[in-house]
Parts: sequence; structure tokens; C-alpha cells
Amino acid sequence: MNTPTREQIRQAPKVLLHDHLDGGLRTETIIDIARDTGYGRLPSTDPANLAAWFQEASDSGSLERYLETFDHTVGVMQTREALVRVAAECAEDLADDGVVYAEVRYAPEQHTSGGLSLDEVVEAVIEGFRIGSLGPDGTPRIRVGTLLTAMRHQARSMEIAELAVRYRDAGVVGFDIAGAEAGHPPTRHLDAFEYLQRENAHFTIHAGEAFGLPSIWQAIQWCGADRLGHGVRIIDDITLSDDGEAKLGRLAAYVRDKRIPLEMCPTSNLQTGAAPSIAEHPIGLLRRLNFRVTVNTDNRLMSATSVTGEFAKLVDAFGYGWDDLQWFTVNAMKSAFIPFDERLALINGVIKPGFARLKWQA
Ligand SMILES: O=c1[nH]cnc2c1ncn2[C@H]1C[C@H](O)[C@@H](CO)O1
Ligand SMILES: [Zn+2]
Repeated sequence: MNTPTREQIRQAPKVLLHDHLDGGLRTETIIDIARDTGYGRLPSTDPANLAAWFQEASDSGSLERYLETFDHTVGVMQTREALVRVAAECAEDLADDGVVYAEVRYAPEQHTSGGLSLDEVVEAVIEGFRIGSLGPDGTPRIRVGTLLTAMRHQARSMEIAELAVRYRDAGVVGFDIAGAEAGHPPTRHLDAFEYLQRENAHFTIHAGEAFGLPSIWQAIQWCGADRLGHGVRIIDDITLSDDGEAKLGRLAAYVRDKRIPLEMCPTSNLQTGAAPSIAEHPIGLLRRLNFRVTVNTDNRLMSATSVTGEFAKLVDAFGYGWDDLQWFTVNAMKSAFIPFDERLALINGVIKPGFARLKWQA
């Protein structure tokens, strides 16, 4: 079996569960829309400088400061035209990166200052994903599902959860909460999570990124999260002895036993200070211990990354081979919020044959 090169990784059929729509805009698009809509606060109107600005400003080591950069992306996503364009380009960019299934999230409540209703926002984004998913021959190259996020410092989670249920048959596959984690525990939104459970709906919760085990514990044991956004701090409940043997605390054991998916985003974690380097990122240990680890981008613009980029960094840091990359990918597909038979069809019909072809390529 060969060692995966970057170009081969790009060609592999990949799955992405944690990617923010407002964290993945093309810089040219931000500049175009800012010009057309009169948004005058961009730090630069040169695409390369603007890209560098986003990356540097996101490198602060603090989640709160990292989140400030979204003012500019959200700022240019306030019209139907802008939302359709951004979503279409997102689907195109992911398909060009070899992603075959993606769940992309954003917070509808942040896109109404130009006068759109929540429903109009959701419909514009779904339309953009539909357009951007189509290849030149008119057949889809990628499947994109939407996750609707509620901002954890706001009080609109119930409304957004209802929105997610209302659009569940039109392309919305789940719900999430995001934003500053410290001081905003998941249980603040318990009514929304309980409502979703009664509706048999799926949700993930950003937890264990900028705050530790109590956040993860609440997300799972109080709120009933299907998956954890990041979840890196679960390592605080794992002790390693000198000979490398790991002892799992009760919460870590629960997460592993129940196969709760971890939506890990290595580069983003370095920028917000949740991990010191890729080589020291908890993903290495969690993969070794067979937690249900998935690999994600979080914010492609802020981290200047892609799924291919994240995989390539892990190959470099941990010496991962094709079997590891396929394992992450199958984990992600198993953990997706679409029906079981559709997940299985993608695993057996697209992912496994695609990896098999690349593994033995000369
Ligand atoms: O990694 C993250 N942690 C918490 N919140 C985040 C992260 N990345 C993006 N967000 C926020 C900022 C966006 O405006 C919002 C919706 O996508 O979600
Ligand atoms: Zn995120």
C-alpha cells in the first residue's frame, strides 16, 4: 500500500460533518459582495491580503477573539443573493476538494439584519447548496445537508430548533449550538434540545473546545447530543501511565462505549488554543483508543484549510496511512444525520471503492 500524497488525498471520497458556512467564504466573494452592498468595514479589499488577515486574526489563541473575525463574513451575508452565492460556492469548493457528503452549518438568526426572515434565510442557503452541488452535466457531485445553529449567548434556540424541524424534509438534517463556550453552558438551551428529542430530530453541540469536561457532560447527559463539536477536552478524563497505558474516567468511557462521534477540527484548535500543535493534538491518542473520531475543517477561511489539508497534516504528524484515512471517513459517514440506508449506500458504493482504488495506485 502506498503513502497518501496530497493529490491522492484530494481525490479520495471524503466526508465532512463540521464546517461553518460563514467560516468558508472565498475572499474574492467577500470583497465583491461588500462592494455591491456597501459594506465598508473590511480590513482589506485585496483578496490575498484579506485571506492573510483572516488567518492571522484567527491565530489569537482565544475562541472569543477568533469569533470576532466572523463579523465580516456575516456582515456580507445579509441578502438572498449573497446567501445563494456563498452556499453555492461552498458546495463547489467542497466538491473540488473531493468531499462527497457534507453537513454545513450556520446560524440563521445572524442573517436577518438586511430584512430577510428566518425562513427566507434557510431557503436561500438550501437553494445555493442545490445549485453548487451540480456538476457540468447537471448531476450532483456532492450531497450537502444543512445544520441550523443557534448562538449559545442568545435566547433564540427554541425558535431555531423549530425552524430545523420545519425544514427537515427540505435539506436541513440537524441542529447545533455555537459561539463562546465559557459562561454559556448547553443546559441554557435545554428546552430546545428536549423539543428536538421529542421530534426525533438530530443535533450536535459545540462542547469541550474552550471549556472542559462539565460542558461535554452537560451536552451528553443533560441535553442528549448525538455528536460533539470538537470534544477535544475529553482527554482531561483520560490518564496515561508511564508505559502509555490509558485509563478512562467514567465520562470518557461513556463517550467511547456509546460511540459518540467527535467532530475534531485540528487546525482550528491550534488557533483557539485548544491544542498546542498537530503532533500534540488529542486526536492522536483518541484515534489510538478507538474513540469515534472524525476529521473536519471548522472554518476553511479562518484556518486556510480543507479536508484534504487536515488529512495531509495528520499524515505528516502521525504517519497515518490509507486505512486510517478511510477509518476517519467511514466514522464520519456512519455519524451523519441522514438515514441509515443512505449512509450505508455511500460507504459501500462510494467511499470503500474510492479508497480501494487509491490505496493500490502505483
Ligand atoms: O469553533 C467554533 N466554536 C464555537 N463557535 C464557532 C466556531 N466556529 C464558528 N463558530 C461560530 C461563529 C459563527 O458565526 C457561528 C455560526 O456558524 O458559529
Ligand atoms: Zn465549529
